[in-house]
Amino acid sequence: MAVSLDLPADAALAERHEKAPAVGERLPVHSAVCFGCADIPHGLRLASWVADDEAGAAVVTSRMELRPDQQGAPGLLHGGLLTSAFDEVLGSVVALVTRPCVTARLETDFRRPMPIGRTLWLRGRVDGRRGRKLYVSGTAHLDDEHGPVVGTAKALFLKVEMEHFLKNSRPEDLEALGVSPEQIRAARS
Ligand SMILES: CCCCCCCCCCCC(=O)SCCNC(=O)CCNC(=O)[C@H](O)C(C)(C)COP(=O)(O)OP(=O)(O)OC[C@H]1O[C@@H](n2cnc3c(N)ncnc32)[C@H](O)[C@@H]1OP(=O)(O)O
Repeated sequence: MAVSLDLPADAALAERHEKAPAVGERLPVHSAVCFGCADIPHGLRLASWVADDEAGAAVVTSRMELRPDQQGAPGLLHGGLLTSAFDEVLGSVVALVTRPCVTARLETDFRRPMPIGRTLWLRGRVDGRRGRKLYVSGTAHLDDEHGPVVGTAKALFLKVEMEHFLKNSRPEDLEALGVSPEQIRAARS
């Protein structure tokens, strides 16, 4: 049975961590090979900045150029890529609060077609936190940060320990990040 993504009444405000980038700063790519944010030919190549929020919650704004190699219906963005873009934006905003986290559930509503050649502006906000659970929401706008809403999303992210990656990721990719074979073996023993 699907679990609700609605913010629980007793969720706490999720502010940026004291060491997280400040409002206005551009976020670094979180991995040189990330499909969402890295500058790689087949990636989404999202550029993201920390944004302000009246209530003090963590917020990120991201830009994505819609390319001809991203079509689903002729001349329109493939729907799955909007979901991927939300995963990236919402994953980036939870990382301002705590990390590492992984997506447990992500729901996308497709409101308007997204023509190739245009720009998407996405916004992600951590609406609240309850223990390991971070409740997040996002909107996607066409051409401008305040342009027409073409999609919305809600998600639940869960805080995990580094062992999550040490146990599950491909060893050669961990080693490329500087993790030793001994650390990987120890996590898996
Ligand atoms: C070294 C280099 C590092 C490098 C680090 C780089 C970081 C990059 C981050 C990239 C992030 C991604 O790409 S994420 C990629 C896509 N996501 C994933 O691959 C995640 C795959 N799923 C999982 O591994 C697992 O299901 C987890 C971790 C999400 C949850 O497993 P778990 O930790 O055992 O937790 P579990 O006990 O099941 O659930 C805890 C609570 O959450 C609720 N819960 C769990 N799943 C869901 C769900 N889908 N929808 C609603 N609620 C859920 C449960 O009901 C429970 O509530 P209650 O009973 O407590 O109330």
